[in-house]
Amino acid sequence: MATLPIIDIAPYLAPSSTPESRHDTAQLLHRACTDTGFFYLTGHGITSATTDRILDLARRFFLESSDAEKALIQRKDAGLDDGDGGRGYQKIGENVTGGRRDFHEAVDLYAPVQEEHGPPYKLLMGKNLWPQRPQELKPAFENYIKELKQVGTAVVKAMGDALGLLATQSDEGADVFVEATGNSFWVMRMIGYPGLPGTNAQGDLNGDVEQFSCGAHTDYGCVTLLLADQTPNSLQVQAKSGDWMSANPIPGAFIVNIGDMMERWTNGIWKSTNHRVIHRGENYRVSVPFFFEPNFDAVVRPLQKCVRETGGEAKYTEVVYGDFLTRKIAGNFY
Ligand SMILES: O=C(O)CCC(=O)C(=O)O
Ligand SMILES: [Fe+2]
Repeated sequence: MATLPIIDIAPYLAPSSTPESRHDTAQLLHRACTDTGFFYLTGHGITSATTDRILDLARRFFLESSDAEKALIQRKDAGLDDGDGGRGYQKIGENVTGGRRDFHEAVDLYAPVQEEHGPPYKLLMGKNLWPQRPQELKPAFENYIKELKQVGTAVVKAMGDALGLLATQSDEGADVFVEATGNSFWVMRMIGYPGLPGTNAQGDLNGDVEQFSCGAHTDYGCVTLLLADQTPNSLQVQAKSGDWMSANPIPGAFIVNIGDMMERWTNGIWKSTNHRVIHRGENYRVSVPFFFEPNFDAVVRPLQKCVRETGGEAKYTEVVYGDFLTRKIAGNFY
């Protein structure tokens, strides 16, 4: 069965690495982003002690908290203009993808806002609603987010090289993605998936499915660093042929995919790939994706070099990331 490529990002994290080793990583990354938009990331330097603990804390929150405790951090369904609607706990079925209710519960945490924006951005403002129990969850996640931001920066640095952008100080230079994510409006999501009701059979990967654990979608921003427990055959990635393939976890590796902003920047040379979750097992699956995204006010438009390489015409308009995200998140709930 086809499997995703493996990218070792260590050369972009080690100060002493050689230009050749970085070049090799960038080349492999370019191929992975062009072919599938999904890959495994190794050499990221985050220990499995850390990732095991993160998964364990998220699992404990979902399985050990009472409904009343979860309700304490329930996302406020305040409507689009009243604020704080994006952050916090969401019950099973509250998230909607492609018009259908997803079969998962989740907690969304966002980058703290430095400057409160009014409507229509209120949805993404306010304070994070952290689980009170387990008590160690918040500090562990805060440390983990710090580490992930470094990994995300290394990946987008490699992406600039992968595209062959020149080392100039311009918004079209090799560091364009590093700069546009320097104040990343990141999202950290904890997701709990009970097995889908009904049959436990895995069935045909490409057959009809009535209910999804998480419906097919692309991610919105730059780079998603997904940590998932070892449950096999649940996350599925759509190949260019249209067929779905399982992206099974590999111990110690993140599953990484690129989002809509990378597709826009590259004028479609790289695609943000459709993926979905169908979890039919008896166990309770936990995943913790970290979305390393552009700055809230980052302006994203196709890079000239990429436009030239794709026939000379921009296929995407310019967007401000915060605007794009607000529309997307509103669509997930309303
Ligand atoms: O749980 C997973 O494996 C993936 C979740 C996902 O695609 C998302 O939250 O965007
Ligand atoms: Fe996703």
